[in-house]
Amino acid sequence: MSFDSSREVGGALSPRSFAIAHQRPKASFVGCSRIADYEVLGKLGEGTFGEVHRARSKRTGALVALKKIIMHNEKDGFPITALREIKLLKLLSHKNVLRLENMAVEHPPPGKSKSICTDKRKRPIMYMVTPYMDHDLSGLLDNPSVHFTEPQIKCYLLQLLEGLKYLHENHILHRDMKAANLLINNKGILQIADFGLARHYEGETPKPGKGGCEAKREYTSLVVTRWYRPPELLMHLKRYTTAIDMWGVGCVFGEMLVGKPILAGESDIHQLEIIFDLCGTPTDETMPGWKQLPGAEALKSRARPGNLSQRFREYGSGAVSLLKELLKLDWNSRINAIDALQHPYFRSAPYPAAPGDIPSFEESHEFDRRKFHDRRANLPPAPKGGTVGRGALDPNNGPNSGFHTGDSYGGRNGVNGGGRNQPPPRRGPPPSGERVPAWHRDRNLPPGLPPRPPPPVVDHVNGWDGAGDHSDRYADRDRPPARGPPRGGPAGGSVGRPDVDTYIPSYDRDAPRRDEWRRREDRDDRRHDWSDRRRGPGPDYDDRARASRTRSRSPAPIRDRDRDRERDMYRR
Ligand SMILES: Nc1ncnc2c1ncn2[C@@H]1O[C@H](COP(=O)(O)OP(=O)(O)OP(=O)(O)O)[C@@H](O)[C@H]1O
Repeated sequence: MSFDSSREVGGALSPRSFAIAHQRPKASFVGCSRIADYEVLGKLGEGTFGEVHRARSKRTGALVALKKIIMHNEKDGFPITALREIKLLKLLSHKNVLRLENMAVEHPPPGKSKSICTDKRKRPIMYMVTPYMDHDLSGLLDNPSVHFTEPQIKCYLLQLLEGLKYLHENHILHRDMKAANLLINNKGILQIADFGLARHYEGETPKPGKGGCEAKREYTSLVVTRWYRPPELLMHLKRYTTAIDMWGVGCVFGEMLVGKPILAGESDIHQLEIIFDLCGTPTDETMPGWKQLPGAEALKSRARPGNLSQRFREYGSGAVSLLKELLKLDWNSRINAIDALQHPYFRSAPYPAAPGDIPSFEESHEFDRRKFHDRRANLPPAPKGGTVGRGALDPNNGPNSGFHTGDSYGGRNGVNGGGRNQPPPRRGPPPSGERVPAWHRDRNLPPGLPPRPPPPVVDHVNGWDGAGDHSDRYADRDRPPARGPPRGGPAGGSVGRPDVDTYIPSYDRDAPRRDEWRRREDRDDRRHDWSDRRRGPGPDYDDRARASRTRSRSPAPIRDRDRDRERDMYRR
């Protein structure tokens, strides 16, 4: 598949011509099958967006991954983030991009009266079916029996850059580049996964020697998981470019070299601080335009030169030089994927390994972190009364958890296995080696690392982003007053509050009318339900919960809302 530039208008394809230009061969996507066509083998991962299970196709015998699409609020229907991911993945075809092969559907159990049936769900559950990959990079790096060699790192990095070059050439921003979203199989192939935050973007594609392309319009800056988020996004640049993904590549490259995340910030402001420790504080030369960014006003960093060369000295001058290019503060001159592929680092000894030369490893996913850390450190059990590890008795933890284990047309257990007849969840730590839910993994990060940051908050219905990092330990302490920053300042933003995270909405007395609300969205896509602001005296920081509550109360007729969502799909 190649990009057809003739359809480009002013450097951008319309979403429709983009879709036409990216038709995948029909045979490469089955369409829809039943969940009963798969034998579910176990849980692989768990994200904001869905659970991922390993399964075997009963028809072909192939191992696959099933990503369950979580309906955060059933009434709102199919999440738009999932629709985006499916739409994009269906169009993409590259050896270093995960391929969506099929969709599988699990129907609610039929013919049971509500009083008996524990599964009250009326809608089917949808699963995205992709080829099974033995590892994700985060899990692999956590596996103590795996030690990356330099040729291996170069091999993975080259594949990552090839995949990203393809995406960027095709006007796609990934917007969640991180080790856990890079899947690797035992043939040494790396594929970029998780397109839940990806989007088609308007603007030129990167050109050799030209760094990032020029931005054409604004997008939400609330993307990219904090540890991999570039400084311009932390300072709320909205006219961003493909360079945001390249920063993530730099973080992943560094992580492969040292074996753990290199920029593990505990809050957004701390994230910026550690970036400046590494890359130096911004100046007009190193980060032109930084002073104009909304998030810059609050910065009062002590000037420092950066210690990247020092910190990565042991990996050689080639690695340092490429890292410096990827982790450039200046997003305009940050190296692009085309140029990074040509970097001398890949043409100097030790040369990159061929994928086939990389040995195979025990399967390792981010979800297995507990397993590896138990092995490494034989940790003491988690405190009693905690919710750590629901263990083997938990119907959600078995290999078929979340599925009707029989045919989906006659399921026994009810959705998510959480039926009344199931034994109650077991408290306390799981036996060693057992998988634990994602939200408990962070306890077991290598010493010195703060808890993993949550992925960016996304409104799964509208694809809007919520109000930032609620997990943050700074957030509670620093809640803004009910009436926010003075008028005239940029909408939202953490301006004027150096210790506040990500985004603090401005709580203006006069909420905009609905039509104005739409216009504001066009200007500023940190979207919030303004109608909700009208009510409360102060902000409710649990935006995800609030979003679903307010949406279900939305006065707009469902049909209107659906149309809006559809229209919005490619706009952010
Ligand atoms: N095809 C696959 N093969 C093997 N493992 C997979 C596959 N797809 C996903 N996984 C595992 O599931 C995890 C979560 O997948 P994914 O990132 O797509 O879900 P998500 O809900 O969007 O997560 P996040 O909250 O990080 O955005 C991955 O880190 C990986 O370990």
